Amino acid sequence: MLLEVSGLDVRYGRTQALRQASLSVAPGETVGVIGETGSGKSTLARAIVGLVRPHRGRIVVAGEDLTRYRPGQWRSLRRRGVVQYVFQDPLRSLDPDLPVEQSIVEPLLIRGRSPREAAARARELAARVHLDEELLSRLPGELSGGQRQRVTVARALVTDPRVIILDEPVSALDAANRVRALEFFNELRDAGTSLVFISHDLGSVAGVADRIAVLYQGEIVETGQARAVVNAPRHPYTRLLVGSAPTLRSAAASRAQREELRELLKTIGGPA
Ligand SMILES: Nc1ncnc2c1ncn2[C@@H]1O[C@H](COP(=O)(O)OP(=O)(O)OP(=O)(O)O)[C@@H](O)[C@H]1O
Repeated sequence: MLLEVSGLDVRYGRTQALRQASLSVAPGETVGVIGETGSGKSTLARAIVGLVRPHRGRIVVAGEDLTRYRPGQWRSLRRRGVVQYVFQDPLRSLDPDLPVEQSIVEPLLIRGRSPREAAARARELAARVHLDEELLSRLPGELSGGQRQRVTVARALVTDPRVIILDEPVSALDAANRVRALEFFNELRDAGTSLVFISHDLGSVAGVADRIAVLYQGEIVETGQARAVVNAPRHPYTRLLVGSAPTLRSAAASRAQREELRELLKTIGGPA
């Protein structure tokens, strides 16, 4: 496995954000993580890149146990860009005063590559994420949401990462941009990049992911091949998700069936 998360517990004070969360990603695989707001999706992503410290559990990337890392080692890992995290909000993750080309190539310049080499790489990456080359000289605030998101993906790709974690990569996009972004993620996957695709929207994830993990109140309640999760969901929460996404199946659950599943979820209670 390229990425192996096992038995992860994360607490923020008295809030248990993750409980015994386990997730694995094979080389070239795309794993979708779905869950509602507050279920712990971003916490899982942040733990994998060392931005929050788990209380328990292990994170292993390409055979290296990151949970044993000291802060300096985390910094070095981030600089090498083995795992890249594309944040939910592109505007907040890009320097507003820097032309986007600079943001994309910053890691290369830090590694001592020449500006000319970096500029060539920026153009190559722009083409790869379908971003018009002319836009590279603009500031983030001068781009559309969809364009900004392509910039953040280009920046993630610059270090040739083994795994890219995409946190809600399509939720801020309009329908046309969403379709284009999903096609692009499929291209990335087909080119062999491993992806963790985090979303609250099962419909978006189902078209890209090989496997899907369902996060509910900090616990991964179901994992399986995407098709199996969509066609034969086991956990009541997954059944509710599938039943609430009529485009996924010919017959969506009726309102009465969804109500029944909500009641069932109440009776089994959350893990917390
Ligand atoms: N820095 C923090 N301090 C305290 N509690 C936090 C912190 N970050 C997250 N939490 C809490 O941890 C839980 C999980 O949050 P997280 O952001 O991981 O959820 P999420 O599934 O990504 O939600 P969303 O889809 O809304 O981004 C929530 O109850 C949240 O309020």
